[in-house]
Amino acid sequence: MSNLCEVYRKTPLKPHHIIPLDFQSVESVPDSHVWSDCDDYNPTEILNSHLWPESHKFRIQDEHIVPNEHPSIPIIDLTDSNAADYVGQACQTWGIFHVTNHGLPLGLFEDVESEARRLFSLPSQQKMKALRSPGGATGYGSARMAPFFSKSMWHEGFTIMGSSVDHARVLWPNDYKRFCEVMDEYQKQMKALAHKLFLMILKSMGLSEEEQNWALMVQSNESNALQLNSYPPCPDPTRTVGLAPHTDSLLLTILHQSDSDGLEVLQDGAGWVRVHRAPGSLTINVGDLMHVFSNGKFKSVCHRAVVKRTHHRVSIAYFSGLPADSVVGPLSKLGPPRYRALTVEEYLGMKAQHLDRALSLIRI
Ligand SMILES: O=C(O)CCC(=O)C(=O)O
Ligand SMILES: [Fe+2]
Repeated sequence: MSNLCEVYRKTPLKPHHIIPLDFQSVESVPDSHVWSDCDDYNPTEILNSHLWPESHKFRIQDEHIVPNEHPSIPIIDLTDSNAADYVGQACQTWGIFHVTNHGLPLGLFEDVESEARRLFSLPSQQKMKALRSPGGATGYGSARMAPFFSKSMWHEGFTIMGSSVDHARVLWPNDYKRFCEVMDEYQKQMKALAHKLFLMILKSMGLSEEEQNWALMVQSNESNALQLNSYPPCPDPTRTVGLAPHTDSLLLTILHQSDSDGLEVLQDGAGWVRVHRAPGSLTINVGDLMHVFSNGKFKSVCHRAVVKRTHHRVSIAYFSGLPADSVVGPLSKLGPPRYRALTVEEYLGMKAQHLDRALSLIRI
């Protein structure tokens, strides 16, 4: 069974697109990280894409401007008897929602966040020992979309697919077990939650039991990735970005935001809307493959992350996908197909080459 790691071997990155800044050593934002409005942010495909209406081209927001509070992202109680319908509606209208009563113990989030902070607070030269290789998928490094931009992001990440033991052993030769145990347990719990959410989505689509079983069988082979994101305190948050606008590639993303907001989503008519954390909740967003599977009904939401002056923000994103060789196409009961069917591997390859233009390239 081919997995997601193999996809990235075909699109190796240059070292300067992998190595993050040594954030602990800088006192001001270096020119390499200054995003002066649209001009430096000039991947024309992205700016001209259907996902970015002219009026919402990237603008670096002053951290003191209160973002648009209305309308607000739906909060769904997963124990509500109508939860599946609400999830379906939220996927269509927003492409993002919070879930409460998800059944996961709070201690799990404390543990995963504390291990993520332990990792990112290591000296830069130590973290570099676990650097992602040019054709690799896992380890320490900048966001994979870095090559599409002339400027770098105020961000460092650590990607895990399956076991984290090889990298953890390098980082903490005598003390790596705890990190691995926490990451394993977190992935296990997220997998179960992704399955539950997928089931709700299938129900909301009105699929027959047979169709649901088929889809669940495919999804039970889920291929996933866990992404630890770190946004160190920034001397001038108004001049740089944490993560540039993007959509997530796989089916669903389950995001745990630490104790500070920073995620923003682009909504038609409302512009960039700050995604405030709801206590104890997780944030779920639709990815490109779910958009394709739903025949364009569910929104693969465009989002970005901003940074803070004094706060070191950490977020944990679990990307739920399918094995690289599985074929994804629009469900036939959702009308004439708007996208052509393709393997996950082919789609990720297109995304690695074209970023947000990938979806429009498979549109029928
Ligand atoms: O840190 C966040 O709030 C967003 C993270 C994200 O978009 C990602 O990892 O793809
Ligand atoms: Fe994302």
